[in-house]
Amino acid sequence: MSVKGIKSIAIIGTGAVGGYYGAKLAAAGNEVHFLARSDADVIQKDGLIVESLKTNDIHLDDVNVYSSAAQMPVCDLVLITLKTTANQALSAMLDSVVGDSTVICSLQNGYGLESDLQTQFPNNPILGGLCFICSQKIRPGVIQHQDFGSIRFAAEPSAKDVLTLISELFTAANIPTQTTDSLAQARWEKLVWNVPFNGLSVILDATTKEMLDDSKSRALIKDIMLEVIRAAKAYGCTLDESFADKLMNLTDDMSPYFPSMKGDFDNCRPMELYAIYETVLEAAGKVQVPMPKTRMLSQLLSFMDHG
Ligand SMILES: NC(=O)C1=CN([C@@H]2O[C@H](COP(=O)(O)OP(=O)(O)OC[C@H]3O[C@@H](n4cnc5c(N)ncnc54)[C@H](OP(=O)(O)O)[C@@H]3O)[C@@H](O)[C@H]2O)C=CC1
Ligand SMILES: CC(C)(CO)C(=O)C(=O)O
Repeated sequence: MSVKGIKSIAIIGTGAVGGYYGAKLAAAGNEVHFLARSDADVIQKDGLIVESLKTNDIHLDDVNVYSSAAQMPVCDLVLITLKTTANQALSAMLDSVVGDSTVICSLQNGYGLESDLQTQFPNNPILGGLCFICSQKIRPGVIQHQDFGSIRFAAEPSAKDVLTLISELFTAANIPTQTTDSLAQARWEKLVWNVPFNGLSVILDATTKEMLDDSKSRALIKDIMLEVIRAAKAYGCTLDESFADKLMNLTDDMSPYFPSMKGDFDNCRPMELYAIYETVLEAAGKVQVPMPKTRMLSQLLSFMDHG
């Protein structure tokens, strides 16, 4: 199949990620349709606001916002920006907005997301977008962009020909992008960061900086990163152990940060344990890679989860 052009975009979940990227795409002149939940009425009345601590704010006055996916039109591109904990509702939502040639892209964190989508939509192009952004919804209809914002797009075989198209769309909206042919590699590389930092920030009640500045928790972060790297390598990824040091050094240079899982725990929302831990442990088990520290982290988080 070929994709001629992207004229309409659906944002499935107008939160920290969906609200930010959707607002940028809309501000650049694209037709964007937003699915929201608790703040659909507020966005309808007052618009969608991105308050950025790093760049210009955005205020969209006239927003195509919906409280039900059933009311949304079929779109050329669908961006999935729910927390993965809400993915059980995703299938029905996508049925409303996905047509024969719709490109579907998950911007969520986790493992195995695109293969689930490809099973549901075997003939549609499926992409993953690995977001390097620090943002959160701070009030109904208001997203606070704290830092960064780039996306690394990677494709399932069905979508290799649309990678450039999607990348150009985002670049034109002033969103830095990269593309890569290996979705598996891109997903595993992101997990090398998310698996240690997301969960440990909850267990230790600490920011990235606090965890890295302490020699014991720094060593634990590295051990967990190495477990993820070993699993990734068993799946054919070209990653070596120096990638752990590279990511830790990059994180040393970030402002102190609570990953999104910490925000979920503190606000009594379910944590993304299935997509970030259970699927990874299951995948590692299939290739006989032991991940004892990751497993223990997952078990502790599971005890603490509000879900
Ligand atoms: N925040 C960040 O900086 C980063 C997040 N990510 C990943 O991006 C994904 C999205 O995270 P994030 O944007 O932070 O999450 P948020 O919770 O901020 O956004 C998800 C949005 O989906 C909405 N939603 C949930 N269920 C439904 C439903 N049934 N119908 C309609 N809307 C619904 C929520 O509505 P409501 O507002 O009512 O809860 C919320 O606004 C996650 O996988 C996360 O790990 C990746 C990189 C960075
Ligand atoms: C790596 C980071 C911090 C930003 O992209 C993230 O994925 C998260 O907060 O979950």
